Amino acid sequence: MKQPLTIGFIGLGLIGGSIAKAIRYYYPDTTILAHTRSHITLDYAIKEQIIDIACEQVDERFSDCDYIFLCAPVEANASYLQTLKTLIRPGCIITDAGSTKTDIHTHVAELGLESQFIGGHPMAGSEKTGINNAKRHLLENAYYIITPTSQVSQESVEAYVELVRSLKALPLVLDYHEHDFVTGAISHLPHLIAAALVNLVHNEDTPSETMRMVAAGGFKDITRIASSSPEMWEQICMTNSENILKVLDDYIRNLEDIRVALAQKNGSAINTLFRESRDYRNSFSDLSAGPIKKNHRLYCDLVDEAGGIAILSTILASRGITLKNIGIVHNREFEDAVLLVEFYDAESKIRAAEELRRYRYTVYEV
Ligand SMILES: NC(=O)c1ccc[n+]([C@@H]2O[C@H](COP(=O)([O-])OP(=O)(O)OC[C@H]3O[C@@H](n4cnc5c(N)ncnc54)[C@H](O)[C@@H]3O)[C@@H](O)[C@H]2O)c1
Ligand SMILES: O=C(O)C(=O)C[C@]1(C(=O)O)C=C[C@@H](O)C=C1
Repeated sequence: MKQPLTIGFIGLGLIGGSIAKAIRYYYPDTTILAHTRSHITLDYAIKEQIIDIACEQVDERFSDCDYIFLCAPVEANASYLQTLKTLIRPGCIITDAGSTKTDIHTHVAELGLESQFIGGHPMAGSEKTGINNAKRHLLENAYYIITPTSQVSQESVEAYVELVRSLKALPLVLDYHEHDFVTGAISHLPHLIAAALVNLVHNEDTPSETMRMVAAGGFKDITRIASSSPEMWEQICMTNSENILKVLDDYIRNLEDIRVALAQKNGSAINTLFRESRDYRNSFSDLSAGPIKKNHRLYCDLVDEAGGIAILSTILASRGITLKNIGIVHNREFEDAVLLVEFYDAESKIRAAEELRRYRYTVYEV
């Protein structure tokens, strides 16, 4: 790979900021320039030395780039292609981080930019937005889907795959149509379901909002993503509606079957539903979950809350195990587990679990 690189960003929020931070870390000599909608982001990125050049406009400074990452919401990304076409030098690869791919590939083809475009989509992220939440290790251990056009050179694809791999992500080359069907099912539909479920509870809640107060692990697990950016998700849904509609129709049919089973008091159908879902869900690998879910937590029981925390932390401190976080859990995932203990690494968690079990604590590892 040519080095040092010059890399441009358009959009520098959670994803763009995380990619820029990773590039800055692994390729410190890279010149990074960026344009975003808000100059507050650019000021912050300069101050934190994430980027070198803040561009109020997308102008000739982008002509120096080896790669340009489009990291704004998907429709905004596509709107920059026309301008970039007039600026980029031969050999520059435009890529994006957008959650949908057919739409941008269509724009790329219409503009005759196919020899200079490789789609990209890191399968990592969160409901949070903005560069303040960007993390260098966000991409680590996460699949990074790559959708080359048919006209981009093999050499460019290999170099890009290598760049992605060097940022510690797991590159996966896919056809962009397949990408949109797959993400429609495992990302876009789940976001719509989460949003609809939260709004349902909002509408059904009692006058004293008891549902909001007691909502526990189950509801919170399935709805975290309902807090995602409305702007981003509007654009995702509008650019992958056909695929989402297909899986949504199947989902509605499944719900109707569940409704029939409940109305007929068909316990065995409900049992089969949960048995099949459990078996398939348990077969999922967490290897590519990315660092966000790689927290090193355990839960344990605690009889006397006030003195209990002190005793437990003393036990761990006396074994040289450092705690990252400790606190009482009010929405319990486990019946008796009232204490959440978090560590900095897997080894500390494993050692702590052993020690606490020696002291007859009931420990739940997650
Ligand atoms: N959030 C996720 O979990 C996630 C994961 C993978 C991919 N993506 C994709 O990454 C892209 C960015 O998402 P994010 O989570 O970083 O969002 P974000 O809201 O954190 O950041 C968006 C950035 O784009 C900028 N922006 C918005 N409109 C713009 C415009 N018209 N011109 C220039 N800049 C503009 C914003 O100022 C901000 O810097 C989206 O295309 C999204 O589909 C998101
Ligand atoms: O973990 C989350 O909060 C996410 O929503 C991340 C997530 C997803 O898994 O759906 C969201 C959008 C993406 O394009 C890729 C990843």
